[in-house]
Amino acid sequence: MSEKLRDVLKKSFGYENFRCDEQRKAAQEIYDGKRDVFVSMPTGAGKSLCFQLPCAADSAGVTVVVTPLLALMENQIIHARSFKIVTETINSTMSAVDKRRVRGDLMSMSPKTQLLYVTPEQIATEGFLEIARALDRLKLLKRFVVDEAHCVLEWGHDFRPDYMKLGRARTEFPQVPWAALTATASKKDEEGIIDALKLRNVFKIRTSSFRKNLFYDVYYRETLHGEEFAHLAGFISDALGKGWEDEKPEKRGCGIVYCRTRQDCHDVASELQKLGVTSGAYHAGLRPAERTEVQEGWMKGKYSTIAATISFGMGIDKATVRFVAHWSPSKSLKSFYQESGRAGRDGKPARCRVYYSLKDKRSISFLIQMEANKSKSERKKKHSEIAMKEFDSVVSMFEANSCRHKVLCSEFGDKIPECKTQCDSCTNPKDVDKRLGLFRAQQLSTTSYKFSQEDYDDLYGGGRKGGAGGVDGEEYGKSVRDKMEKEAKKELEKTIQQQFQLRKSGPGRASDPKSREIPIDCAIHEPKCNAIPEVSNQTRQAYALKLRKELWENYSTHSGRCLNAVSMERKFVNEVASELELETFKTKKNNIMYKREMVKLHKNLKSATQAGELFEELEKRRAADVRMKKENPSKKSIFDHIQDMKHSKNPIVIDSASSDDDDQVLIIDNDDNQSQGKFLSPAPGLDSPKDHPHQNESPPPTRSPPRDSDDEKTISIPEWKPSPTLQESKKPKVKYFFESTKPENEGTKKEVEESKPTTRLGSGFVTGLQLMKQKERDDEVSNERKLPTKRPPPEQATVSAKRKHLPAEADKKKLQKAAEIVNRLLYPEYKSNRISKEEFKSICRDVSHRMVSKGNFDEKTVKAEIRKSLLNRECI
Ligand SMILES: Nc1ncnc2c1ncn2[C@@H]1O[C@H](COP(=O)(O)OP(=O)(O)OP(=O)(O)O)[C@@H](O)[C@H]1O
Repeated sequence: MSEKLRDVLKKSFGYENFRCDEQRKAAQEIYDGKRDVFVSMPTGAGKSLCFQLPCAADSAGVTVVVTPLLALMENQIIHARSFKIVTETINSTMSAVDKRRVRGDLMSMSPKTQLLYVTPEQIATEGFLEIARALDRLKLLKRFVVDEAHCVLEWGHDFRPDYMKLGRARTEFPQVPWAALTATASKKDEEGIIDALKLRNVFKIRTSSFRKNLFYDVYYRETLHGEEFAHLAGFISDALGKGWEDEKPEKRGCGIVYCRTRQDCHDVASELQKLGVTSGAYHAGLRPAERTEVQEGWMKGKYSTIAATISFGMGIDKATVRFVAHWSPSKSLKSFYQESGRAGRDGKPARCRVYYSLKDKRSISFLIQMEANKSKSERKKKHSEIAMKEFDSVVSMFEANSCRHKVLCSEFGDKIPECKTQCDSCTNPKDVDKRLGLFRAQQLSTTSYKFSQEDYDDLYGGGRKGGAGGVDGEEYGKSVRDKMEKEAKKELEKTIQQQFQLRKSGPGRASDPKSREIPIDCAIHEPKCNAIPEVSNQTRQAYALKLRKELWENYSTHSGRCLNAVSMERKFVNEVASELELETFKTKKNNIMYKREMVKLHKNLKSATQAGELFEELEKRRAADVRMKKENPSKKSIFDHIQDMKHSKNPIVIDSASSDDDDQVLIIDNDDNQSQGKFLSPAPGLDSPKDHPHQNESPPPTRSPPRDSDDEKTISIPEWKPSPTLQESKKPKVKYFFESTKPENEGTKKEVEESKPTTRLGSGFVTGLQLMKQKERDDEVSNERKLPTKRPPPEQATVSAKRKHLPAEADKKKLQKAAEIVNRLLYPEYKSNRISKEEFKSICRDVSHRMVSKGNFDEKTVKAEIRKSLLNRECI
């Protein structure tokens, strides 16, 4: 052992000894420079010293270090400078002045620079090669070092081809020795790296990757009953230990929680904060100043915990990291080893915990699978296959009860270590079994997971293909990163769309002629339009109806109308809903975009309603109405008609066509002037087919007088301000399936009868409707839309007529009994989505009435009646 090295170790680095004999040997070989060196040592083993020490010991010359990430480079430079090694870098983020300064020094006859950090992309530039040639001519190009050498294989093939070109520098400067160092290379990888870098006469040093000071365990997030953050906080408190706060901030223990998505970083940090754990979120989406604040805050002990994407990783060398938690599984075992390897770098005990999540597992698998599906070239296919296999290994490790260290060491082809006390599986296998059992049960009960946009945006921390090192926004060559991000984003989005289209449309669906059938009670415009073949009319109808309901809620909330004050305004709102749906259907390119847009509409609408604001589309149309009125004052606008009606003697404006809202459905006989004002009350919470619809009974609706007390003479556009009785009016009036004809309701009944003319399409109404429709409407569509609602089948009319004469109490009880039976027998149809909620209610109502009028409650007959109704959809 050269005395010189030992001397420098003490004087420059302040270390009494080498960490291990392998470290000493590696440093010596690199210093001697007689052959190339390959070093594989665990994370935190002190690999940097293996080349920093020779560099510090050199009497002259420059050591060029290739490193993958600028952040890593920064940390290394600070670290090396702390040992008084003259360290510089040339990279794309430097100012021209700095670059000139460094270049000037390197091109001089006796450069001061000892250690020069560059990216593989920099090495490939002519500018750098010129410097290297100049140094070489003076015999001052001492050695090339490739740090984190596993990146050569991981990234060289795809996004950073310059890694693969490093071998050229070897060819150009054949006499300059090379060294490659890594913590995560299996024996097979070792060969690959040596090959790619064209290393010769290689001296190999390999020590086991077993980190005996790290304790690994795995918990399953979905089995923590919503207490996962409290669980994490508990783990952090345990890992930091008692008396943690008594230490000086910079010497205190700390930890990292690795998250897959940027949103997760914020969620975890804020939840921990709430639980009293000082924490900050870190990811590439933050502004540089914010990132620095969080990183420094963590380094200096302000935050005990940093919730970060994997962009916070490789360069982090903080001795007092007492824990690393994974909030999501890593994409490979190597990545997991690297990331968890940030813990316990001072050699003291540290904890590594995985909070495994089914949701993340599924989304990662799905995205890898998609990448695989879209791969066209053989090479890409192979890579995708490898990615899939690597993730499968992660899944196997976390979904099994076997020694965690054993799995990791096997991954690198190392000797199986004697773990005994360093993982959950070795210390408490029964507990692991228990947790796994719960997890498996959970897995069986959770069959699907909806992917959010964030899943696509943030695969592996937003970096895409970032791999172990995490490239979440790191600068390792701007052009490369830009290219990588653009390409990945474009391709991934395309594939996602294709995949979803394939899944949604299924075989034959797009061309299914039924999908263009005109829905009963058609709420859509241009039902024959085939703008997006895979979106059926049923789907369109469902969206349009939902939109109607929400628009009406918005309108009535804003204008202070009660929810069942319908007709003109209701028609107007429905019209807007249909227009919006059609616009979306015609302008969006495909199923996904259509649905996304509809969801967006619903969201915006909801927020507007919550804020008490009129939805912008309604506002637009109102403005158009104002404009039209200004241009042509003699014409009555829809709002004029509304005003007229409010001041008319017959203000009650109940209309069967408007009975699409979910809170109440008016049962109305469609034969002339037979309005009975009966309501079918849907089951509370009947929003999804999962809820069982059932009817309630209570007194019939009492109708409020018109709310607005506008000046009689006013015929201008009504005020669109929320009424003071907003809260009240927001509450849906309770309506009942079976109207009671108790004496106290006589008044109401009378009112209803008085209002009969307005339930038909009276002259005012027709004008208003024409007015609304003048902007659009082709005749064909208009006719199509009217078709199903026009006239009820004769049988229904008869039933209704009979129904009218039933004594109230008997009617009520019999109908109740009938409805129970029909409900029960019809419900499976609804649950399995074969009929809509409207259809369910309608069939239920009519069959019940038919049974009562026939006096037959026999289930067979009911079934037959239901079948008949289903076949004919006669009662809608
Ligand atoms: N001989 C030594 N004596 C004491 N401390 C040492 C010695 N060698 C290295 N260290 C310290 O060990 C820590 C880890 O070293 P280093 O960052 O080089 O690890 P590494 O092997 O590169 O890890 P990783 O692969 O995870 O980046 C550093 O803080 C370093 O100062």
